[in-house]
Amino acid sequence: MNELTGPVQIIGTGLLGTSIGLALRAAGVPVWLSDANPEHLRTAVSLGAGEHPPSGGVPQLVVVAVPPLTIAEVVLDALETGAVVTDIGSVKALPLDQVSDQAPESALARYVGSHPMAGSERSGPLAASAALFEGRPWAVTPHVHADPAAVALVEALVRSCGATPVRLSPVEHDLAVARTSHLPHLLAVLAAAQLTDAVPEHLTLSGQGVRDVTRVAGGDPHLYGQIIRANRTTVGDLLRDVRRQLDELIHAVDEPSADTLVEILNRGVAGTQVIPGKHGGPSLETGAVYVLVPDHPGELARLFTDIGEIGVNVEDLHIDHDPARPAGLVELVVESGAAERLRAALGERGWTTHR
Ligand SMILES: NC(=O)c1ccc[n+]([C@@H]2O[C@H](COP(=O)([O-])OP(=O)(O)OC[C@H]3O[C@@H](n4cnc5c(N)ncnc54)[C@H](O)[C@@H]3O)[C@@H](O)[C@H]2O)c1
Ligand SMILES: O=C(O)C(=O)C[C@]1(C(=O)O)C=C[C@@H](O)C=C1
Repeated sequence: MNELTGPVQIIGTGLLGTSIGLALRAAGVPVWLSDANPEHLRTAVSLGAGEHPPSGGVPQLVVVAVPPLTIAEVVLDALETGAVVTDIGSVKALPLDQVSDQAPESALARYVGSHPMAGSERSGPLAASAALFEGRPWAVTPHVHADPAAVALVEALVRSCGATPVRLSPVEHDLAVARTSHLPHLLAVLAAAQLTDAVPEHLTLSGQGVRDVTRVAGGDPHLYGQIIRANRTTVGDLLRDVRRQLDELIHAVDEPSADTLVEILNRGVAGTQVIPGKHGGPSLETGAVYVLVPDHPGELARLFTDIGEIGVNVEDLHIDHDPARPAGLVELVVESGAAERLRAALGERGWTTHR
């Protein structure tokens, strides 16, 4: 039972459900798909994420990938098939409480919640990717009555999608994501919302910084409204703490001396340094190399061929458009020790670069 052989039935073929289907199909696991929205289902099937379920077929595992406040009712239905059931919603204690209230203990044992820490500000099947979970942590949150074989099967799902299972209780999970996901989302929303007061000419000065800080604020407000409401006590406590820190920050900005402000800025630096690196390892010290790329077909391909020949691994990438020239500014994030070598080698190959 611990080996994932399928079929896996995915209910909800939006961004997450379709991405899981694509990842499982790439791993050779049979996948059945369903969705309340026939257009999403048709798109997911045409992308190759799985097939329509045969009538009367019983899956080995059901993955519920619907919005948070709909999860419990879909899980309760799915448990009636006799299969192991997981959901991948962003909050874990609320759906478990709702399912526990209604499911008999024998069925509840087959339900093990989980949550991939990977996603995007986009929604729907067209935004899906088979590589979404590659190297990412994926929380697995068994309750005390969970069957160990069901937990092992959900962990096998996580590995089949290329992610790393991280086991913790539903309550602990919700405390963790309030700080690592829900609060950052709300702070990004505040930073993004104040841009709507800017005059358009001022927005031409939007660089990579504002894009980095606001990206997640583009997420579907209905989805994030449900996520935050489902974890509202913990998120509310964190927001009240931020309000206290905001008052402290306002005083520091008003003060003639920069000492308190620098002390607060240093707390930010410390926060960035405790985020683990790729695959849960220590965070990698990175540096950026900026390359001016002409706005012509094939230029990005030529740049990446050169980087491949120079032999430097690109950890991250951002593209900014130069408002004054037909060119893009590509920021290559690489291991800090390799940044100067990469900049010099690209310069030798004729690229305009800076650090
Ligand atoms: N977006 C992210 O970055 C992210 C990351 C991790 C987990 N999640 C969680 O994954 C779940 C899905 O999020 P998403 O981003 O894929 O959303 P999405 O809007 O892209 O997809 C949700 C899908 O569920 C379908 N649906 C809604 N109610 C249904 C029902 N009763 N039966 C069948 N289908 C139904 C919708 O038609 C839609 O296709 C949410 O619970 C979310 O908290 C999201
Ligand atoms: O947009 C992204 O990059 C995300 O990974 C989104 C993110 C996150 O905060 O990490 C957002 C909510 C989900 O529950 C999980 C992932």
